[in-house]
Amino acid sequence: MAMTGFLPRSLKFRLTSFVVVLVLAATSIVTTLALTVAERDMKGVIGSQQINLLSGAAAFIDEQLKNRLNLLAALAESLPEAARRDPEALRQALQTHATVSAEFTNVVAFGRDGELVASLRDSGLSRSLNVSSRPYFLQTLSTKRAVIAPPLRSRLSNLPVVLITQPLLDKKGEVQFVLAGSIDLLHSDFFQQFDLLRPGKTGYLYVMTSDGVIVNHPDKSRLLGHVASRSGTDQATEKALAGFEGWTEAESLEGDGPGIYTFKRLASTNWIAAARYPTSEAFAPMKAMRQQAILLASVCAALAGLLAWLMVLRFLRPLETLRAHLGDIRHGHADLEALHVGAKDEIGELGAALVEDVRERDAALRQLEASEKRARLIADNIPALISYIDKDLRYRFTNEHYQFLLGVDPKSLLGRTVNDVFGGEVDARWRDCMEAALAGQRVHVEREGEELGRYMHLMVDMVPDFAPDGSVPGFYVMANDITERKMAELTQAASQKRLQLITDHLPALVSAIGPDHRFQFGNAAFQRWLGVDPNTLPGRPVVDAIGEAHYAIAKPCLDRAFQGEVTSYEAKAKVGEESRILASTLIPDLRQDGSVAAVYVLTSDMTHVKAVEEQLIELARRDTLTGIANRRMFEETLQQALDRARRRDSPLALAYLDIDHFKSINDTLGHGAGDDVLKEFAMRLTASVRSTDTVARLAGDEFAIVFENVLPPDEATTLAERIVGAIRPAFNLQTGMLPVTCSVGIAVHAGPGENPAGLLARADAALYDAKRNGRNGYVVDERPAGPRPVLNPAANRAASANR
Ligand SMILES: Nc1nc2c(ncn2[C@@H]2O[C@H](COP(=O)(O)OP(=O)(O)OP(=O)(O)O)[C@@H](O)[C@H]2O)c(=O)[nH]1
Repeated sequence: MAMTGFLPRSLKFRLTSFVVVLVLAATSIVTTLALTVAERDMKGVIGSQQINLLSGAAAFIDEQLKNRLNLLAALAESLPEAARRDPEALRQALQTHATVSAEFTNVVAFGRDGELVASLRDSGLSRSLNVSSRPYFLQTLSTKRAVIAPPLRSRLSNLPVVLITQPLLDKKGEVQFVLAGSIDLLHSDFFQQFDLLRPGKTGYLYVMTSDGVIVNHPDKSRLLGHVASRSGTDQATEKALAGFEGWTEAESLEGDGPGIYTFKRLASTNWIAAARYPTSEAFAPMKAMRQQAILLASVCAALAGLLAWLMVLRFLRPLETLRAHLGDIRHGHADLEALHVGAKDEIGELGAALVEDVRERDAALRQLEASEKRARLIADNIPALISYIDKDLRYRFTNEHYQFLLGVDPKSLLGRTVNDVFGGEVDARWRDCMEAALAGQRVHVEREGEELGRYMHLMVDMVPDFAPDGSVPGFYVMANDITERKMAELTQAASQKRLQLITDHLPALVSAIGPDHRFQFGNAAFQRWLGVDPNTLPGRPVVDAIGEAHYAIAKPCLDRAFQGEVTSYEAKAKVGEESRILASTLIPDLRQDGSVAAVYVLTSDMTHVKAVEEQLIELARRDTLTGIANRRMFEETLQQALDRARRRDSPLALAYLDIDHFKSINDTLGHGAGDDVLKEFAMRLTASVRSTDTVARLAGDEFAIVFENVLPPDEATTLAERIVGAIRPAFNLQTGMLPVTCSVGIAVHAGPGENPAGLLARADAALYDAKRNGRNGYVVDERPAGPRPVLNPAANRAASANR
């Protein structure tokens, strides 16, 4: 824009016009107010003047009428006695009082019957006249007093007149004649003085009776007519006829314009003396004053305008300079410092403030640009659709993801409505959300559908944009494509369902436990085994479901499993009413970083397995033929008995037995008979010892017996003899009675240094000696306690044999 060096003309013109209008308005208002007040006051003054003037005029008429009354009364008084009786005498007497003719147009006399009997002007009484029906006549007769009659048209002169009567009384005081003096309203000068008192040049006075009959008026044609006979009763007259006295302003109904009307009642007749003063004449000076005031105001306004123009030019010059500098700065011809115009007034401060503001605005703009750039960068790199939609549902901002996800140029959406871009179906699907956001609600919703020909599952957030006044000009939209996640969730749900189906039919408790030791999952076996609904398990503390006691056992394993170790434990637990043995295996679910997401627990009921296992173990320790302990159990028992003997320092003895010539039994009677012998032999052994002693079949026809708490020195021998004695009775076989004998070698435990093998060897050696001694006997190796002596079976055998 080209700089002119001046402020725009319109500004100066407006300023100047403003001052002119202001001065004009102020002058006009003040003048109008002053004139209005003056007019009001002046009307008051004029009204008061009019009242005074009219009061004087009314008093003058009253005085005139009073004079006429007095004059007629004086005339009547002066008449001779004869004139009061005789009409002729009366006529003559009247002629002698011609002086009254100066005041009355005519003076006549009527008899009691109303007949005209005398007339001052017409002595010949050229016509007959009877006024017996006239009100003034009747009133004079009845009151015997003088009467001023309302105006009427004289029957004698045919002129409008006002009559004043005076009764002529005889000696008795009765009315004999009535004198009547008439005043010609057309020609006499009765109202002459009164008329001269008219206000202004165009104003006039008039008189009417209290009924509105005009007695005097500048327009003589209106005499005796009613005041309203021409154009109705104006407001002022109406008021006057109603009794109003004073002044008022009213519009004439006869087209004379507005006027000030003044009314005053005559004291003598109650007639109304009135004055009309045309407003135009009354206020002519005021009108002139108003014109002068307007002229003066206009001159003042013109002078003020001129002065204002000059002042504006002078005061606005620095502002023009500032404006010129602003233009230079905008076109790059000057820098911001040019705005420091130097003046130490408001404009100087304005320049400095402008510099400051422009700097702050530039800084704010730079910040805004940077902020917008950052926001744009962030929005464009967020993997979600981000947009701003205004209240007309038009896109105002869109990020780059629109291109990536939907293949549309985000800029092409700007200014278009949702309906334009996506079509009516999509618009209808999201309409409720958009309306809710525009109503100020935050919206979070997941919906599936087709967007631009692509099926998607979208998670959408709509956030209303609140203006400072609380209105919502638009809303922000963030839409995430969660189709893959939804698919994964569906897959996972299917997988979980399969897993549930499988695990529900396993004869085991299967569960997943979180790091907080709360269940994440449990199969249907929880219901069957523990009476716990698996649906209630997720989130439930493990301790609640399995009880304090079981949890105390499980917890250490659980802790180790959460360290990443596969652990297991067994524990007894109540399943229903039964006590069961449960074996649990805890398998950590390791994440890639090695942490444990959860621990899977598989718990099996091992009660039956355990029973079978114990049964197998028991079977493995029993001799299948005889039912007594086998070699394995014998070895265990011997070791345990030796440990006890050492601990308690109690004596122990081991017997080693062999059936004599058993081979020949088999050979002669058969292997079955041999078995029967073995069973009977075992039974007799078991019966001959204490229940705490252990009888075992070591192999073939070899047996052993562990004796605990054997009292030295003779009890071993006693035992040996009891055994041999128990076998000695013949065996009752199916084949018949069979004598069976056995040989027994007994070794007494030598002390702490002796092990099972050593003890067994010594017993075996004693058995060998018993066999060698001819069988069916025993040998006891009874070695004394203390340091182990050199084994000398021969000596022992000899000793035993000697016993
Ligand atoms: N019926 C039967 N015979 C067995 C069983 N086990 C081993 N035998 C036999 O028992 C016999 C054992 O004989 P030996 O102890 O060697 O000899 P013996 O005939 O008893 O002679 P001495 O012991 O010297 O008196 C053998 O013939 C084995 O075959 C078994 O379970 N049942």
